Amino acid sequence: MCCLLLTLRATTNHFLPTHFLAAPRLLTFRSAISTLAMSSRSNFQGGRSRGGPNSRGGARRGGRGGGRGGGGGRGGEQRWWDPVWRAERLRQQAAEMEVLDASEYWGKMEQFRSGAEQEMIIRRNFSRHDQQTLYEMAYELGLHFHAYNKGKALVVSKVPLPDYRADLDDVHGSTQKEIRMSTETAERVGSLLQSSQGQGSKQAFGNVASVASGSGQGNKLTTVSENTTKPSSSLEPDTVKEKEKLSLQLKDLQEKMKVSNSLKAMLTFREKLPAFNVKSEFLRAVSENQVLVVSGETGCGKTTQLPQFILEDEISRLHGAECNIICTQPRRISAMSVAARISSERGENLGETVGYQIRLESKRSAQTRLLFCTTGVLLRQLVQDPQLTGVSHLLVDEIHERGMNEDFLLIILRDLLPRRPDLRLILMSATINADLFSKYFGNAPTIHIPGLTFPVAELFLEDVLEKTHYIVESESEKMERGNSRRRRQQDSKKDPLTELFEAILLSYHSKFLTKSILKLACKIMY
Ligand SMILES: Nc1ncnc2c1ncn2[C@@H]1O[C@H](COP(=O)(O)OP(=O)(O)OP(=O)(O)O)[C@@H](O)[C@H]1O
Repeated sequence: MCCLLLTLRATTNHFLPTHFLAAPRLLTFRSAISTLAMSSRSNFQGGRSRGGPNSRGGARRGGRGGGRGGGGGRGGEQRWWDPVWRAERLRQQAAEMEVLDASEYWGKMEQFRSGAEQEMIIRRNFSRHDQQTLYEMAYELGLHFHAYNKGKALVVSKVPLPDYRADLDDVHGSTQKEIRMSTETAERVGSLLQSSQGQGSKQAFGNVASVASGSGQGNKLTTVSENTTKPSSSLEPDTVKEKEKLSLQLKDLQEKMKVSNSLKAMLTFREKLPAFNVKSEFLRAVSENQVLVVSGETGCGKTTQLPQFILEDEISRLHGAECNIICTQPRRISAMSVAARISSERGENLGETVGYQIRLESKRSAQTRLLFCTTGVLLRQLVQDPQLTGVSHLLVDEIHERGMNEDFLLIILRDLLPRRPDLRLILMSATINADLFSKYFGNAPTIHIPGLTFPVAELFLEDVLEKTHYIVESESEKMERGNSRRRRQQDSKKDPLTELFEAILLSYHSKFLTKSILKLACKIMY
């Protein structure tokens, strides 16, 4: 069981909340389906012109698979070239196939068409003929159909479907895998989850993983799996209540930290940063606009304060469990150091509410609400999840550093915004070019944060020297000091001839310097 838990935990080390912890109800428990069965069929789309399961493309691919002995069985057992083995295997495949109950699926599809769900995923081991029947049913009802993952995932959708879905590709696609287990194992996992949730609630940040992930991408999907053994109710937590509870916990903790003595000095420091003066204006602009451009001088507190303002505001408005803030940095080192700095400003350990994720390394946990990552990591995530599901605020820092990744990211984000009206995008830049970015995002409002200013007093040089007790060295003294150091370093290497040559050179050089200084002094005096 220990091993099993480790496996489950590994799946959570992902950019966004995983399905498993997010929504345990999405787990489907079913008997294993042979990968062999669909190995020689093509994927096909719900449009007659694209060909059905019996299309020639499928036949060709099947033929190739057979030729190289692939597509069936694993571990080097395939012998498709052997007619006896092949005949036996085909017979087994036919026996493993399930039989489609057409009237049942008519009902399901009609129900789906009138419901609110966007797509229905059917994970059944149907023959190509049955898949063709499903495709025709969908077509009749004006729905789209596509078989993915060699026919192991059949999707009926209200919108056109792409040719490839990483989330349904077991081998090369998403690292989020469906977990299959027996009823007994499912029950044991369920009770363990329940007990760990109980423990978590006693801790400051308990249960964030499951609650936060509840807003994950699984919400729109309906998984149909009749062979499934229903998970126990312990795997279906009341996410609304959990969220409320967690938000309250986060708020309590934040209030406690604010008044703690250890953070008072830090708070005073933060309040002196120019960013603090625009806090309320910034938060109002974020809530009223989908895109906001913030420009500011170096050191005004853009990077460390603005994401933190959003986090604090969300937590204090009891939205802590739902918010998921991401801030991109152009470099790995800044992603790590800013996350560490903010954690210490909040009096937490790195990886709790604030974390980072860079290539090959991350410091984050299920309770992380503010994540710093490199632009590259975010682009990679966009490949897997083009909607950035579950992300509530996205801050792109240092946008004036025009790199290929950064520009490409802005292009993608501009396209994404209409599809995610709830997403808030905050672009942070130095003072240069802020207007350019504002224009690119349809004249998005801008906020400027002035730099830090210090009191200035004018003094004459001699007063400064007197006040600082600075002793002015002559050039020859400096030279002598430098030479003696160098001499000490080189002593071991010297020969008599070099020593003589250096002595002559030094005497000539110091004479020359002294003369120049005297000349300059005369010029200044007269
Ligand atoms: N790791 C740190 N240790 C100590 N102080 C820090 C640290 N990081 C930031 N600060 C302080 O916080 C202030 C604000 O830093 P921040 O990085 O937020 O500024 P910024 O406006 O984003 O600047 P830049 O445009 O250069 O990134 C800095 O002036 C500095 O005094």
